[in-house]
Amino acid sequence: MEMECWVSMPKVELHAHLNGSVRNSTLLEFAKELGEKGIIVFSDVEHVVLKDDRSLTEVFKLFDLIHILTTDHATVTRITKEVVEDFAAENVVYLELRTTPKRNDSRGMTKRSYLEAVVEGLRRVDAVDIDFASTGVVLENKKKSCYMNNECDGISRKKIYVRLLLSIDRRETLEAAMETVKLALEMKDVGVVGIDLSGNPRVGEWTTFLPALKFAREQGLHVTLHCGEVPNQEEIHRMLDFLPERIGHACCLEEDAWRKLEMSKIPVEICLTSNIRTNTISSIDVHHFADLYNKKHPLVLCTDDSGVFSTSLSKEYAIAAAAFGIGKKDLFQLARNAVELSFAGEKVVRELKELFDLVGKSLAYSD
Ligand SMILES: CNc1ncnc2c1ncn2[C@@H]1O[C@H](COP(=O)(O)O)[C@@H](O)[C@H]1O
Ligand SMILES: [Zn+2]
Repeated sequence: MEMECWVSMPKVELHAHLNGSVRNSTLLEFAKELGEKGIIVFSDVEHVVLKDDRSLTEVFKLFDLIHILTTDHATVTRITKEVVEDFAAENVVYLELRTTPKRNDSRGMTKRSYLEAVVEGLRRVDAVDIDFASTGVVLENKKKSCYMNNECDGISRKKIYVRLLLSIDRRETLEAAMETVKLALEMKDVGVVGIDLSGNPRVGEWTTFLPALKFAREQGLHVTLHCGEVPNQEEIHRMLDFLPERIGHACCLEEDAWRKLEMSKIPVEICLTSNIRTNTISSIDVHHFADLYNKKHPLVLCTDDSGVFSTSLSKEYAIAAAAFGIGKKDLFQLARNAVELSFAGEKVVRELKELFDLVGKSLAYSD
């Protein structure tokens, strides 16, 4: 199967971190600018950004550097626009983009102003039509938008639905986590649909964030958790007992946690390249995707950090096809099933299903 087939297939991305998805070229451009201003040493940064294999620990050091490069309002707006357009270009038709609202006093940035800069980035998307506001107020270009260009009148454009998840970083306090949840509630009308718990899994305690996550759920926000990136069985069990609507990774579960996951049927956001590159999973041959897939456990293929791990959602499908011997039709079905696992509202779910069914009828997806 050549890559073109996976690029042209409609796809759903449910686990993508904004600052992890920035193009390397853009990061290097920012690094050059800050290097010229004497704020950083460009050659050191260039080496770190372009480094390929990095441990999970090194990934978080890289994020500290990325955040130095990107944490001002204009940059956050620019990377949001670029990331959305990159996903749309490879026919991701629905994107749940997650990001950690950041307070940065030296840049006059609050969590709210950070998020407003992200939303401004959504507004500036112009290479495709974008639907990002849950109120259905879309900044749709007048031209008819349709999927994959080649089925309409030729002048039409791709369309991508984008919804936002606000991330709580495990380094944060409960108070900061609560501020993020309250911000999510206030910004539902511009497409915020849920909360993510992420950050260095070796830092912070589950109990710190539980009250904020309970409050988020009570208030109607969807919750997904990074779970099982490191073998902390006690935390894994407590996260599964919380019954999040989805979890990310699920790499280091021992037998009893594994059974609990299967019984609970909590959908898993699988990030193959991320897990292999960080050596969280030693090789694709032993990745738990196969076990979950064969047991028909709900799962969705995701990129995690397409910039940091030099991947794309199309590549993740190509890897799954090659590594697990899954055909086009079955992977198309897997992508379509991901619509049901999304935190999108029913109107968007209905429209996405219609889109998949329209495309599915074409011969491209019969084996
Ligand atoms: C590789 N595995 C991972 N495990 C846990 N958290 C991760 C992650 N990859 C990324 N993040 C989280 O996403 C943030 C960057 O995007 P934003 O600044 O929020 O847009 C990182 O700081 C980290 O908290
Ligand atoms: Zn992640």
